[in-house]
Amino acid sequence: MWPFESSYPQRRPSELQAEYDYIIVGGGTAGCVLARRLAEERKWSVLVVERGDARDGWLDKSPLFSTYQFSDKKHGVSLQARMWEGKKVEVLGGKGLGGTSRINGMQWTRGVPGDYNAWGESGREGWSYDTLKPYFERAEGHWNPATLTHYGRNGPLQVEAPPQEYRWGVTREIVDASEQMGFALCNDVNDAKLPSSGCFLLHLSTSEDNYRSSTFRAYLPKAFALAHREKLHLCTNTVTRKVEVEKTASGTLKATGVIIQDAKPGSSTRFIAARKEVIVCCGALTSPKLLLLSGIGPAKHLQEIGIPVVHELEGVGSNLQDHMGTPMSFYAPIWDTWVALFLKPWWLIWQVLRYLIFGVGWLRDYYMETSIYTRADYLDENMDQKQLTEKQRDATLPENIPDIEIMFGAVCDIMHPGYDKTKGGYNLLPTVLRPQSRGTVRLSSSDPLDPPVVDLNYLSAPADRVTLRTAARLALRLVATMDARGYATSPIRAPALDASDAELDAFLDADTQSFFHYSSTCRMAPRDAREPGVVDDALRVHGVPNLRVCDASVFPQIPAAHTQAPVIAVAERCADIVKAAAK
Ligand SMILES: Cc1cc2nc3c(=O)[nH]c(=O)nc-3n(C[C@H](O)[C@H](O)[C@H](O)COP(=O)(O)OP(=O)(O)OC[C@H]3O[C@@H](n4cnc5c(N)ncnc54)[C@H](O)[C@@H]3O)c2cc1C
Repeated sequence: MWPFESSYPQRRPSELQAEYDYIIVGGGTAGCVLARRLAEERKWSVLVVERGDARDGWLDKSPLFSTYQFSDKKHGVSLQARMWEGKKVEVLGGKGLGGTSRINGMQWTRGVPGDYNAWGESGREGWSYDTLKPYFERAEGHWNPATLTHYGRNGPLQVEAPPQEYRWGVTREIVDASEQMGFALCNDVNDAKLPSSGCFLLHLSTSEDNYRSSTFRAYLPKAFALAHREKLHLCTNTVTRKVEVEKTASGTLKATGVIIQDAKPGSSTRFIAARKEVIVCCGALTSPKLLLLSGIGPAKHLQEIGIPVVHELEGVGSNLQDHMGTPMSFYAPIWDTWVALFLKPWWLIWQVLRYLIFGVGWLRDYYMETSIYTRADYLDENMDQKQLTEKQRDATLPENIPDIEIMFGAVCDIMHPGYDKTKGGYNLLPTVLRPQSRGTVRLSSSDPLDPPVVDLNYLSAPADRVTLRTAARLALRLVATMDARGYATSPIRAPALDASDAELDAFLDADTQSFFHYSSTCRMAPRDAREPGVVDDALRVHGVPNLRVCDASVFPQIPAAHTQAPVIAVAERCADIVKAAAK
C-alpha cells in the first residue's frame, strides 16, 4: 500500500545483463504479447527494449483522453508521409509499453475469415482462419454481454460490445438509413457466421473497470511485471539502433544481439547479446527501418545511404499497404452527437464528474459505434446493397472480403471555418479496404534517430481511385437517405451527391488521409515472390533463422479490418512458434 507500493519495474540500459535468451525490440502492441507469453514460461531470460515509457496515469488509460487525437500526444510519434506527388499527410505510431494499442481508437475487429483464408490460399501455412481463431480467443477477455459465445472469455485483453441503446442519436438514424439501403444491422462485427456486408456494431477493447485495454495494461500489468522481474527485464526510454548480424563458421547468418541507447540524444551505446533470438516488433513503419539500419534490405538503397550490406533482401520496406479514406462532415441536432461536449461547458463538467465518480457517460462511451462494410460489386446503381446469393453470404470465402468501409464518428471538426455552433456534427469516413497501391519505407540517413521516409503512394493503382469514388458515393447516398427520412442533416464539408467524377476527385485529392493501418512492409511470403517476402511462415527473416519479425509489418496482405486484433492474434501465434522452436 502507498507509500510502500513498488513502482513499475522498468530498467535503464546500465541496469541490464550482458546477455538474454530472447530480446524483444519494441514493447508495443505485439511486443507486450510476446513478452508476457515468453515470461510465463519462467525458464528464459527475456529483455524488452522500448523507446517510450511505462506511464499509466488516469489520462493514459481513460478511453477518450488516451486516444491520440485527444491526448497530450506524449505516447505518439508523428511524421509526414508522401501520399502522391506534391501531397503529404500525417502518419502516427504509438510509443511506450503498449505501443499503438495505448493511443488507438480501440475498435476490436478480427476481420472476416476470408481475410486469413486468403493468406492460407496464397501458401502461408498455419495462417488460415481456423488456425488463427484460437489465438484471437486466447487474447480476448470479452466481458459484456456474457451471451456471445464466439469470443474468448479468459484472455488478458478485455473487449466489450457497444451499449445496447445507441449512445448517439445520429447512430440510430444511420442504422435505419443503412437498413433501408439493404445493409442489414449486424450486432457483432466479429461473428464469422454473418455475411461480410452489412451495418455492423463495433466492439471495443475497453475494460470492466472503464479504462482502455492496451496490451500494456492487459499483458504486462504491474503485478505480472513485478512477479516476473527476475527474468523479464523491461528497458524503457531506450532506442535500439541496430541488430548485429554475423556470419557463422558454417557460413549462415546469425543475430548476435542489439545495440541500444538511452533515448536522450547523445547518450552512450551498449551491446546486449541474444543467446537464442532477437524478435523485432517495432511496427510496420519502424521494423523495416531497423532491418535496413542493420544492413538487411535492398542492396541499392543500403549503398545509397552508406550502410554495409549484411544480407540482401529486396522486400524489406516494400509492399507498404494502408487503409486510406476521405472524411466528410455533416450537421446534425446538437444532442445527437458528441460535439455537445465541446459546445456546452456545463455538460462537459457534468460528464467529467460522471466518469470520475461512476465510470460512466460520454467520456466512457466511444464516438464510433458502427461501420458499414461491403463490396463495390454488391452495390446497385442507387448504391443500395443488392440481394446477396447464398455463396456471397459466406464470409469464409476470400472472394467475399469487403473492399469498402464507411466508418462513422459522432463528432466532427468544430473549428471548421463558418461552423454553426448551435448544431452538432458527425463524420462519415469512406475507406478503401483492399488497396492495390503499394508504398515503401526507406531510410533518410544512417542515423537511427532520424525518421524514415514513408511513401504511401496512395491511388497509384487506378483501381483504388475507382473504389474510393464508389465508397464516397455510398456515404453521400446514406446521408441523402437520412435526409429523405426527415432527419435534420446538411453538409459541413462534403461533395454534392450528384458530383461528377472530376468534382469528386477534387474533393478526394484535397481531403484523403491515412487511417493508420500500415502493414506488410516485412511481408510473410517467399523472398522471390512477385511482391517479395521478408519472413517465412514462422516469421523468421529469410536467411537469418534466429531473427524474427512480429507486428503489422508481417501481414501477407492487409486485412479488411482495423489492425490491432490481427496484430495481437499474430503475436499470440508467434509466441507458440517461438516456444515450439526452443524445445
Ligand atoms: C491513431 C491510431 C488509431 C488507430 N485505431 C485503431 C482502432 O481503433 N482499432 C484497431 O484495430 N487498430 C487501430 N489502429 C491500428 C493499430 O492500433 C495498429 O495496427 C497496431 O496497434 C500496431 O501494432 P504493432 O505491434 O505493429 O506496432 P506498435 O504497437 O506501434 O508497436 C511498435 C513499438 O515499437 C517501439 N519502437 C519502435 N522503434 C523502436 C526502436 N528502435 N527501439 C525501441 N522501441 C522501438 C514503439 O515505441 C512501439 O511501442 C490505429 C492506429 C493509430 C495510429
